[in-house]
Amino acid sequence: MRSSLLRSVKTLARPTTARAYSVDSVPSRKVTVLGAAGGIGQPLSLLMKLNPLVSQLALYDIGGTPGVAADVSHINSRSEVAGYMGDDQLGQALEGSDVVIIPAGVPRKPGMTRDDLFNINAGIVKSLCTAIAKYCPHAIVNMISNPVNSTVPIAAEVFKKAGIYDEKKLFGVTTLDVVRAKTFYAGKANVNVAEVNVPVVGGHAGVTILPLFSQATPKANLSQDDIQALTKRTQDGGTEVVEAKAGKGSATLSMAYAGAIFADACLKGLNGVPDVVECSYVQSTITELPFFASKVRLGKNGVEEVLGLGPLSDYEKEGLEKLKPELKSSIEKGIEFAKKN
Ligand SMILES: NC(=O)c1ccc[n+]([C@@H]2O[C@H](COP(=O)([O-])OP(=O)(O)OC[C@H]3O[C@@H](n4cnc5c(N)ncnc54)[C@H](O)[C@@H]3O)[C@@H](O)[C@H]2O)c1
Ligand SMILES: O=C(O)C[C@H](O)C(=O)O
Repeated sequence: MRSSLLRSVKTLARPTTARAYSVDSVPSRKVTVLGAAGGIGQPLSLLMKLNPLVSQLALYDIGGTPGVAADVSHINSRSEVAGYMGDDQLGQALEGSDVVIIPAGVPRKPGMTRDDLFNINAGIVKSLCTAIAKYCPHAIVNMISNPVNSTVPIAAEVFKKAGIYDEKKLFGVTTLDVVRAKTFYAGKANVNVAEVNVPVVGGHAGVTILPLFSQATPKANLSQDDIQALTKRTQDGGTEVVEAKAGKGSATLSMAYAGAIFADACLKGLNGVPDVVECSYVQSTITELPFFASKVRLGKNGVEEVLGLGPLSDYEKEGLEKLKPELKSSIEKGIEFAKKN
């Protein structure tokens, strides 16, 4: 998808009035971004505007969306853009949506864990998911808001309460972990980053992020020390950005890129493109945990197949056992919150 996104960007940036794709052959798809005026929301809205699979782009936030929508709407690409602001307009933003992307909520500051965001973001996610259940119950939901390990179980509980839960349609976006693992591996292995594939499984926080470098391609003869350093850097990738931003938030640009890749994969799946596979945090039975990130095949109904972990190295097997208690308690925390509130 990386190359097709770049192709789309290049095509759309070309100063020509000729259509670079046939609108007639591409189904109409509405995408809604909740939190569209934020650090992730703005560049993600830009990237979704560049995606030729989108016909309607709805940008919602509690403030600032008229400006973002006006700005993005001037780009000469397929989708029609509309901005929505405040509770009163949330329903309109969601109605008829095929894919809802949620980067709403507060980001980390140095010294914080993603779980420290729980108290604020859990409530935001819960209220947004309540609205999704009401206005677009069949939409695919891409959850970006942290802590993803808990916000996805919260969303599932909200949807269950509303009687509309479809486990095939709820995704925690862990694509940034894959993006990082690919970049760091390519640097260390000295291979072309565009050709690299690395599955990342588990969850999206610290040790729950488990990159499977033993399955990385192209193969490289890295030492165990190198693998351990790459694993740690991938697990700490978010913190690396939080610290570098020194109080001004967390990853936004790389996250927007990752979010755009994942949403594009969901749209391709909906449109019947075969063999669309991305890692994502979904309801799962591949371990004893009810939610787990692994490779997922995407299709017309969302998740078509949750793929297994494949062969793991001893180091990865150890990492898998280590991550389970933390992931389990983050899942339970989310479920408990949604049940109580
Ligand atoms: N999944 C990932 O890999 C990943 C990566 C980076 C950041 N994140 C998370 O994404 C979230 C957003 O990060 P950011 O840097 O864009 O933050 P930000 O503060 O820049 O933007 C968040 C936006 O959400 C909006 N918002 C708050 N409450 C809302 C509500 N009820 N409805 C709609 N919008 C609402 C805010 O107005 C703001 O515009 C954070 O929780 C962050 O931790 C996740
Ligand atoms: O690290 C964060 O808090 C944001 C995000 O989850 C990331 O991985 O960059």
